[in-house]
Amino acid sequence: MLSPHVPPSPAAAPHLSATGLACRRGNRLLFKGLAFEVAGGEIVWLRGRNGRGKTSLLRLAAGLARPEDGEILRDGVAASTSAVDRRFVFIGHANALKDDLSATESLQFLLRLHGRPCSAAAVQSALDRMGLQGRRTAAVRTLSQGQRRRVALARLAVEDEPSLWILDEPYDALDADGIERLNDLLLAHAARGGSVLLTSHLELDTVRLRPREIDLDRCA
Ligand SMILES: Nc1ncnc2c1ncn2[C@@H]1O[C@H](COP(=O)(O)OP(=O)(O)OP(=O)(O)O)[C@@H](O)[C@H]1O
Repeated sequence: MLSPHVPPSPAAAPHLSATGLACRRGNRLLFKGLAFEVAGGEIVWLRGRNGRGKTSLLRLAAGLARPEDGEILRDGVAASTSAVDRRFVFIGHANALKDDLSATESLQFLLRLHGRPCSAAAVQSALDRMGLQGRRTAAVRTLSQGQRRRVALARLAVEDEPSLWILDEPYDALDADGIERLNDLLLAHAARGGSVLLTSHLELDTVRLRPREIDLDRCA
């Protein structure tokens, strides 16, 4: 087990920064005037009630949608102009796995799709780190929800850059062992200077992760 996470020095350049950010979905203005930063080494927990706009904010950060107003920058560049970028990883609600492929093939496919082809050994080791060593060759359609989530999250285990991870409800369907394994990945990432912006309806292990919280219910 890794030691509790120590937040970075404030001098580190932010991986993500938002100013005057506003978001509209349909005819609803979800938030406006939002400003925040996520710096290297930080784990940031985005909170708020159902429908408050957490996923919408992560989509802005991932460059999958444009803000109604204001700006959101990844490494100083507008997020919406750099949706495909090796300096960040986005894992959404959906696992995006192929039912007909095995766990190994599905993870290989995901990695290639995101421009991160990996050796068979690296893919195996990533699945092992998520506790899937016994299920490597199983078809995705035969896996439980928690096992599918583990395959999708194994994508993080091949990363070794201090990049930005944007994770929407990554703990969904995980049991205590899966949560612990994911926390190990998050802590290792923060320790190498990477940053994490995540949502979770489950309470986080705040003692280990020492997350900084952004609560949309307290924002404009
Ligand atoms: N495609 C869409 N078109 C119109 N409105 C949408 C669309 N997607 C989401 N919304 C609305 O935007 C609001 C924010 O949704 P969002 O998914 O960002 O919330 P959330 O905070 O992630 O919620 P939850 O905690 O339930 O996951 C909701 O009121 C939702 O109904």
